[in-house]
Order: sequence, then structure tokens, then C-alpha cells
Amino acid sequence: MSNDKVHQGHRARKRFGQNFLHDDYTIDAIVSAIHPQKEDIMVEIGPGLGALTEPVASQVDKLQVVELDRDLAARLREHPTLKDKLVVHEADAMRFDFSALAQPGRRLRVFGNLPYNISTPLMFHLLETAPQISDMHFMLQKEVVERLAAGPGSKAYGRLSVMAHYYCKVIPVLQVGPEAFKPAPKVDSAVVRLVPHETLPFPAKNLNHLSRVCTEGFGQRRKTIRNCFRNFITPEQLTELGIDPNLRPENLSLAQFVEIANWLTDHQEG
Ligand SMILES: C[S@@+](CC[C@H](N)C(=O)[O-])C[C@H]1O[C@@H](n2cnc3c(N)ncnc32)[C@H](O)[C@@H]1O
Repeated sequence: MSNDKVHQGHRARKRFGQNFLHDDYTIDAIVSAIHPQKEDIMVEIGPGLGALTEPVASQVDKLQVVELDRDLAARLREHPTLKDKLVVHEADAMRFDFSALAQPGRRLRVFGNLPYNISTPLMFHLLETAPQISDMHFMLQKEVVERLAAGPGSKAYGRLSVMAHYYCKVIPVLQVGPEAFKPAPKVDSAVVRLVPHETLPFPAKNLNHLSRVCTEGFGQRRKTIRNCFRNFITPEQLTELGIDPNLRPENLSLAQFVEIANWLTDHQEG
């Protein structure tokens, strides 16, 4: 059992969410879904021991990788076949400025088998860079992929779903069982493709207001929106926007969340 924690001579660190992919079928399926092209600006988050790094690097000229674990970053810098292709950023992806890697007219393609302990805040961080990204492929906890992909009326629908759909088209690609990893995680996993919209379908005038409307709504998902949003909009004003005040937040579409947020921006005092 404890052997399972040592993979390719490296002891997996739980605090870095290290579950290394070792199943060739899964690795091939992810790399084909990514479909790397020679001239793409590819960025991998958490390359680890290189399960995805090696096959992707073999198809491109250069690969940027962001790895927090100092030992793993050092291994990658010295890797016999990878070192000439990799640009290793030994950094915390949560604080990393991904947009700095984009070039004029060339957006990033980001991928990774992400550390599950930070996957939700990391998604929000990456969504902020969406305009500089052409697509993202991530292995996540299956439940997080369900939340990303969820639409109105579903139990999994929440702030993460609204913000993901605000910026991206969300496409679940593949489900992966725990046995594909070493050590095996306690949860099921899934791969998702996120494709940022060329033009935002429902632009918000103020993103903080959209975030606030989502937080206040999903914080009280069993209430009707006339109650959730009573601090800033009346039932009559909701009706004027064409939105039924008796709906619950989990029934509001992205367009309606944005409509309420934009109303808040327009009617904010000061
Ligand atoms: C789930 S493992 C995936 C490793 C490898 N890509 C694979 O598929 O086998 C997550 C990786 O992310 C790294 N990591 C954890 N937290 C990180 C962070 N905040 N920023 C960058 N990398 C991080 C871990 O050290 C580890 O290499």
C-alpha cells in the first residue's frame, strides 16, 4: 500500500495534491483530446513526473510548465529528453500570471491534471485569463466537472457553473476511475475542455456585481429570488426586467444573472 505512494522514485506529496497518471490508455485519450499542434503556445499546470508532459512535448517545439514542487521542477529541468523543450516555471499556479505567456495574436493552450485540493479556486483564477486562452483541458474531480458543466435547474449548478459559462463553452470529454493514478485518489475524475468565447455572449458591466449576485443567490438557493436579492432589487423591478421574482436562483440562466448584475451596476448609488 505504502509503495503506491512512491512513483518513479518520488514520494507523492499529499499537500500538493499529487496523484500521478500511470494508465497509458487514459494518457493517450487526454493527449488526443488536447490535440497539440507544433506551433501552439502550450502551458501545462502541474507536470509532476511528466505523464502528460512527455507525449505533449514530443508534438510541439516548446512547452511552458508551472510546477510548485521544487524537487519535481528540478527533475524536469534535468530530464534527458524534455529539458531542451521545457520552460520550467517553479511557481504556484494560483498566483501565476498566465497572460504574460501569451503573445500578440497568439493565445495560450493550457492543460493539466490539476491538484484537486485547489481546483475550484484555480478555475476562477484561470477564467480571469480566458481572453488570452484559446482552450484548456483539465483533469479534475468528476464532481467539479459536473459543476462546471451544469445548467439551470440542476443540483450541481452554482457560481462556478455561471462563471465558467460566462467565459467559456464547457465540454466534458472523458471519465477516469481512481485506478489510473498512483496513488489512487478517493474520488472519480473527469477531463473537461473549456473553450473561451471569442465574444462574450452576455457581457457584464461590472464583474464584481455578477459575482455578488451569484454569491447572494447560491448562498440561499432554496429561497426565491425576491428574498435572496431583496437588499438591492424589488420584486417589481425584477418583473420589469422580465424575470419572475418567484424563481429560485438555481433556475436563473446566465443571461438572467447578468441582467440582474447589470441592473445593479446601473442603479448603484455613488
Ligand atoms: C495531480 S498531480 C499531476 C501530475 C502529472 N501531471 C500527472 O498527470 O501525473 C498535480 C501536480 O500539480 C503540482 N502542483 C500542486 N499544487 C500546485 C500549484 N499550486 N501550482 C503548480 N503546481 C502545483 C503537483 O506538485 C503535481 O505535480
